Amino acid sequence: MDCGIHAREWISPAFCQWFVKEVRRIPGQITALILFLFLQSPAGYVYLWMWRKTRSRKSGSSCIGTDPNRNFNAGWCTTGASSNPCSDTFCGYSPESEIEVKNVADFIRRNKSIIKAYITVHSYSQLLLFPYSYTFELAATHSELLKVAEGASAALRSLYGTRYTSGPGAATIYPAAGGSDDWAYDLGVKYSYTFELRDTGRYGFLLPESQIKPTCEETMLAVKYIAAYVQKNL
Ligand SMILES: NCCCCC[C@@H](C[SeH])C(=O)O
Ligand SMILES: [Zn+2]
Ligand SMILES: [Zn+2]
Ligand SMILES: [Zn+2]
Repeated sequence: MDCGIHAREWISPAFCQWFVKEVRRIPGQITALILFLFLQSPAGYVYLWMWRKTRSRKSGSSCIGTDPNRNFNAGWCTTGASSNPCSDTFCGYSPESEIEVKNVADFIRRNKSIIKAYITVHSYSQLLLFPYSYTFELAATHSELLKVAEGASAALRSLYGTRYTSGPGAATIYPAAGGSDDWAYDLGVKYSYTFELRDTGRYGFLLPESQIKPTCEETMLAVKYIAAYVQKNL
């Protein structure tokens, strides 16, 4: 699971920290091996405000950064991404050009025989997305991915009534190539999900502090649901 791949999505790293606390607090309840990676923003705090991309620079352009969620080698730069270095969805000069992306991809490639699920945590919109975003084609295991997503969303909703929409990325949010979820799925990680956490736009990325704990608690139920399903279907 990764959090904080997009610096401005503050609730995301907050959730990963909550997840670690919860998993350590109740050892054994989640026995599935869930690997979590924190992609702390390389930009440091000052750019967290509204910055989405990495902070890499390349001669020839005064613009900075690549969108890490368009830089994975999955339909790279074919749709929903820009080849303009100044765009917020710049796909990079080549797949895995960003060291943050290459490190995550290398880690998953090296460990793919023991990685049974991949979750990448973002905000906002309250969506539980799965492959594909780089095409409108349905994934080979579309119905299973949808079934698990709907079960996880129902588990999430059971706590505070927060409503999530589940579906394949392309049709549910927008077409977007180069995403980590599509890439992990095509590598063979059967259960691959993108969470877009709270809210639906009222506060957006600047989710009030009062909503951090409730968001983490409800999201924990969804992640536990996915982990339990994966465990039963290893
Ligand atoms: N792999 C793309 C999943 C759908 C889009 C996810 C959002 C998170 Se901010 C995006 O990267 O635009
Ligand atoms: Zn994001
Ligand atoms: Zn987002
Ligand atoms: Zn708890």
